[in-house]
Amino acid sequence: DSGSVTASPRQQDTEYLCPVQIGSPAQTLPLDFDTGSSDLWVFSTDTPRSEVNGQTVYDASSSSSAKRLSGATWKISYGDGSSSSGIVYLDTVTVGGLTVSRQAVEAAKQVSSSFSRDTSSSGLLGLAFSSINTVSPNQQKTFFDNAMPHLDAPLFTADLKHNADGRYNFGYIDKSAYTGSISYTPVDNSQGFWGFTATVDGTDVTGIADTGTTLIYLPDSIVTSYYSQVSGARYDSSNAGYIFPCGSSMPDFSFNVGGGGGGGGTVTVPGSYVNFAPTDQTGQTCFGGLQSDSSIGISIFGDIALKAAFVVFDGGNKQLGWAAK
Ligand SMILES: O=C(Cc1ccccc1)Nn1cnc2ccccc21
Repeated sequence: DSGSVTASPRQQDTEYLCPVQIGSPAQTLPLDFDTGSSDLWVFSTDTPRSEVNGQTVYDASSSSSAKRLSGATWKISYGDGSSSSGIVYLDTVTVGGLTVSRQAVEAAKQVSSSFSRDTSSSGLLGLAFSSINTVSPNQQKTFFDNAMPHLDAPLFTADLKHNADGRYNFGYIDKSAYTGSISYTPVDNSQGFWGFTATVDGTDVTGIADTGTTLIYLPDSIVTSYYSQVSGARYDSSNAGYIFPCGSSMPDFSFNVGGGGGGGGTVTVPGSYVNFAPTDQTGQTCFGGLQSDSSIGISIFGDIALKAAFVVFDGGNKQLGWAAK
């Protein structure tokens, strides 16, 4: 089996949403595919009306294939402080033509304000490792884990784009989607994430490939050195990050992966991607797409980095492949 689904950017690439079919007859919800978490959760008829703000909701009672997972609950919080929790159904889930029949669909009974405010997203589809799925008492598998045994190849690929529709493919590598060769590097999934080591200016950086995080968060030394090249750039505590004049031409940001025998491959994030967004309506000052990881405790290669590459998330061999495009 295989699947292929469009990933549409929202609000300056802050997130990418994909249409997912749930239940019988199919209910299509736009979900944020997130390689940084492992719960598939949705706004539902169980979500308080006061917390629903235009989102499409899942109604288990109108799905003939939905079965309540008796006694199961879930509760998740993300690094940015957002959170949600609720109950669990098993139902049929289809992504880009790829169907999993008994997928844990986590219906929200509570969502935090940032999710309520995000009117375009009906929830998340976790693509990290099932070891960090939050369903209790019986942990559940991710869509990818459930699908993997049926896939032509035990992998999925992420091809996110700047201000344009990209694609997630499951079970195959589309050779027309990238240029040159794919450089592979081992994955450390001990924390449940797609952890890997890259080299930036000769310094090894261990971080995670996280489609659910908008920006890149790296060690202070690397970030300070990058912004030292931009006149007027500074760390601004009120914005909690590096800012600079919006007219600045930003240097490209490159990192190397798979440095082994073959010398590995270089991913180059265009400077224009690092000029992320204005900090206010005047458009004078802009917020950087590369920020320090010191308040997070982990380095994150988020969408700003991922959209500069074609990325293979290889669950069979536990490796990450990176290619230019
Ligand atoms: O939570 C994080 C990482 C993060 C971002 C900013 C500061 C500290 C940590 N990303 N993320 C990954 N999946 C997510 C889903 C929702 C919200 C954030 C999500």
